[in-house]
Amino acid sequence: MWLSHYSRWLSRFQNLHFLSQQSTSQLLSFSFTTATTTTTTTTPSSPSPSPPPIQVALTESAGRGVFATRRISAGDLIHTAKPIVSHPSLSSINSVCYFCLRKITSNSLEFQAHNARFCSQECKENSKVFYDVERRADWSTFDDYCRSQGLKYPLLVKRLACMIISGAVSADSIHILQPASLSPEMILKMEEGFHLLRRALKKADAMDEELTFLNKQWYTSVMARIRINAFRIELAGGLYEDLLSAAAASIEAEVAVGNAVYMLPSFYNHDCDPNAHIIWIDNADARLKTLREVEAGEELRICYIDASMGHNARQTLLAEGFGFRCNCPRCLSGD
Ligand SMILES: C[S@@+](CC[C@H](N)C(=O)[O-])C[C@H]1O[C@@H](n2cnc3c(N)ncnc32)[C@H](O)[C@@H]1O
Repeated sequence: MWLSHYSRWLSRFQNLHFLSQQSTSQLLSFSFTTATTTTTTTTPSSPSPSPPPIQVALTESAGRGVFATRRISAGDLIHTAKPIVSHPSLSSINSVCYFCLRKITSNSLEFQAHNARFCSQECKENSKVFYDVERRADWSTFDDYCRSQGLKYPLLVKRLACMIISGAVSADSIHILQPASLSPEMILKMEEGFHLLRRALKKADAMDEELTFLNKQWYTSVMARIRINAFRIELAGGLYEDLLSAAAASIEAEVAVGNAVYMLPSFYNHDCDPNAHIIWIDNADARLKTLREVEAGEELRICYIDASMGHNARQTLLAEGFGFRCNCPRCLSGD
């Protein structure tokens, strides 16, 4: 049984059409921060960490996917990833770092800048890529729009737009990610967010040439990518009081501290019985870990939804939220 399972994966691996060496290394260098299962302290003279044991390649029926390039033991860290863009949920804005989403408690050191709270001087410095532009504008109408309609993705688009204006990233920085297919109704619903974003930046004296990228087509294409690729961040680590309030919040309100888009984690396909998962300990830095032993050539898949739901509920959620019909072995078995 194990042998046939293994040889199925092996033959798949041999036939894989890998992305070019150049595009794969670009993806890896963009996304990962550590590559091995052991923690190493990087000093200026120490060699850079080895790349993670994965390869992005075409799958048979789910577009691109992430494949193991060697055997990985159960529970190992595959790699970590820093967000391309992240944003606290509006309900957490006063209780988490505006850059890394770490919880800020009454005991933690705090670094304030205008209306934002940061957990460290480093986060305050790192936030300049968007905050130097963002703080020039009045976002009250835009935030009200998101709050009243329960929208979180326009906040990520706003942050990305500010990063583009500040010159930190290019306007097409997330265009490599797969977009959702949007119906005309969905595109129509996005118009208000687009106009409010543009208006807020115009009023903040952004120059016309700084805003040339910010047209309806850019806004909807970014929203289409964020819709499929954004992760909702729930922190696993933290204080006992945090765990208690999270337990209460899971009944009453939003437990997520925010949302984020990553590069490499966006290439992991879904499985209702996954062999890998993504977790967050105390900030928005993601950790991709195996849930069981994975062979060289095996595709690494995570679960996008609550796997404890029944077959029909899972299929409906994946079709409506992500636009695909899941044909993972568990779904095919009817479970
Ligand atoms: C986050 S992306 C994963 C990477 C994507 N395959 C790509 O090429 O960029 C999610 C999309 O991948 C495809 N996908 C993921 N898991 C799948 C599955 N189990 N069955 C079919 N398609 C899947 C769907 O098109 C889905 O909308």
